[in-house]
Amino acid sequence: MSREGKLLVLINPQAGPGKAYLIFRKQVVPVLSETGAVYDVIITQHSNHAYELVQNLALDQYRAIAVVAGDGLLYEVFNGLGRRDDWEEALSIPVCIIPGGSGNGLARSLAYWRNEPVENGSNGVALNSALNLARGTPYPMDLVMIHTSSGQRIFSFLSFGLGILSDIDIESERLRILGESRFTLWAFARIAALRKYNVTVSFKRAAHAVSPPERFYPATRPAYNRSQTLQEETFSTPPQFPGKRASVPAASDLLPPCSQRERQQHRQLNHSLSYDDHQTRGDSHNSMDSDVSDSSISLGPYPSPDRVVETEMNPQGTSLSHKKTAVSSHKTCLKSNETLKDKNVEEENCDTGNSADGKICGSTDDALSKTNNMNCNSSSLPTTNATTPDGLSTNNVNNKTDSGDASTCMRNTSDSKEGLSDTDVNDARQEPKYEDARSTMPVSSRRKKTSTRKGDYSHMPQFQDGNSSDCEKDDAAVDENQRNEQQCGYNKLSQPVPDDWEVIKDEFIMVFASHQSHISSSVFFAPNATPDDGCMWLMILQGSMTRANVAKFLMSMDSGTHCTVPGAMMIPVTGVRIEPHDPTGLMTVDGETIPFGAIEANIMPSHARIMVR
Ligand SMILES: Nc1ncnc2c1ncn2[C@@H]1O[C@H](COP(=O)(O)OP(=O)(O)OP(=O)(O)O)[C@@H](O)[C@H]1O
Repeated sequence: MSREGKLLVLINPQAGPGKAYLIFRKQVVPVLSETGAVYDVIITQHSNHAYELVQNLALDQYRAIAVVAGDGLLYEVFNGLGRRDDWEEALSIPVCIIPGGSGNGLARSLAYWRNEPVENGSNGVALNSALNLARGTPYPMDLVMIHTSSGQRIFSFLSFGLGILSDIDIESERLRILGESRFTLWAFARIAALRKYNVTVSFKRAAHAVSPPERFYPATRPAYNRSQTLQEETFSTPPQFPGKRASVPAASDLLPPCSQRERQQHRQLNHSLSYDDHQTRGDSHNSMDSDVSDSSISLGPYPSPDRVVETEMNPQGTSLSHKKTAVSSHKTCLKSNETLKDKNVEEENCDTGNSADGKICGSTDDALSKTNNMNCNSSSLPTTNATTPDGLSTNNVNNKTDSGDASTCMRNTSDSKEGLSDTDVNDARQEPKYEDARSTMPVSSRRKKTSTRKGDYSHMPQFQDGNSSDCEKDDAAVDENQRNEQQCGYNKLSQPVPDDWEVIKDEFIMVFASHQSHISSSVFFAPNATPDDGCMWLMILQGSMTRANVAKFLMSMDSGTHCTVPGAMMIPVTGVRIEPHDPTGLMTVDGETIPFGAIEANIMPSHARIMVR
């Protein structure tokens, strides 16, 4: 794959502890600069910003989309892409996750799979992810298409289901202030008031399914020889693990291809890295750790001017013309020292995100006259510039007095030799495209409670059920979608499950599946999962499980040994239908609440592409 194309970087300034923007500046920018990558940056301004943006984005101008956030923003990206007419192709644009949220399940899964260091926590993973973005190659990753009884079609890259894990995740939101310990606290509460769900769960076992569950976790993880060149690390031969993993056939041997995309081409990755990622990784960890926690930071160099492509983006995300760069962040703001001539930057964390009080997070200066405050769709806003200590680049700081549904586009451009890069503000007010759907769809309980921070996904792709088909629409694009689904063997909720599916109707404490090894940094849910293994790892906790075993199960999830707890059953599947019979409850996809009801999930083997080294 060409490394010459532009990257699109999406940053959620509100993700996790609110350090996504700092992570970008401290860990990603230096790596991108060193590799001469050209990139555009968009800082999301509100829930569903990314979801809306990627639906109209001119994808061919980008070689990859990077997300500096938690898993929630990537969920928006995939589902926005899945909403497009060219959804099948769009979903295969290479994506890169740089962990900046509280969950970071995908980033952790990839780090585990590639045996990358995680000792430094999310900072270490972030640095590796930055290297993936700058120097990586797209690798096939499974997606899961979920149809809901309310007519939604959702794309999942991580996990879904109902039961104790979803309950703890969502219900403990109210204790968010406690950080990660909210999960432990709520877990105890949930164990005390153990909830059982009446569910019919139907599934199609993956051809490489092996039971019992003891087989599903590796006793030890073999050393992954990092001294190998990446050329030698042929991705067509996934890392071998003891136990079942070694005998797992390639997904392509098991499952029908979903598209014309050439999986083989993806697998034969052509790595020719001269970049010393070992050195970079080793050198950078400590400094990054401390850096990110600093409120005052120095800015890394930007790409040299001859590698910079300056463009503007309209609200739909299509390229307009040559202009300048803007930075806007709810939480992290730049403050330039007096004038741009000083070439010094002080970066500070602003307490308030959206400057509702009109506080300008970056100071203005002469250079304002040089900036072009482009109005993507609406208001002009105060704009400031900042420059790096070495004067290599400047960025506008766009203070938003109304961040409601405005979008700010930051272009990374630089004019380093001048000590001043042209920057621009693209400020858009985007009307929610799916307002109608949003207003007619049920709003999840979680989103109601956290509406200022979280997105309501209940409005996401709607394919209102006619009779037998979920996806009836008049236009040709939808016909095409339906045809693709049929080709892939996707099942519809309105139809009975195929004869070769197994059906269990019972009481369960949990029915939950993951298609990645980790569903968060510390939950090692499916130890044998790899990004393209062509299956979902369905975990069922039987209703007969004792409280002690449930506690044991939850407590051993960080090590992956939970799979052997009595009452727990893990089954690799290619399709699963979950039909709850209780009137209420919580159901999640990739950590986001969806309307409670029946869902059917089918694997889309290797449909997405993820940047890895
Ligand atoms: N500027 C913003 N302000 C508020 N919410 C936003 C903004 N940008 C994105 N979001 C929403 O924040 C949600 C959470 O984002 P993300 O997953 O990146 O962070 P997180 O802290 O890891 O989330 P989680 O609480 O799910 O772990 C996303 O679903 C997205 O809709």
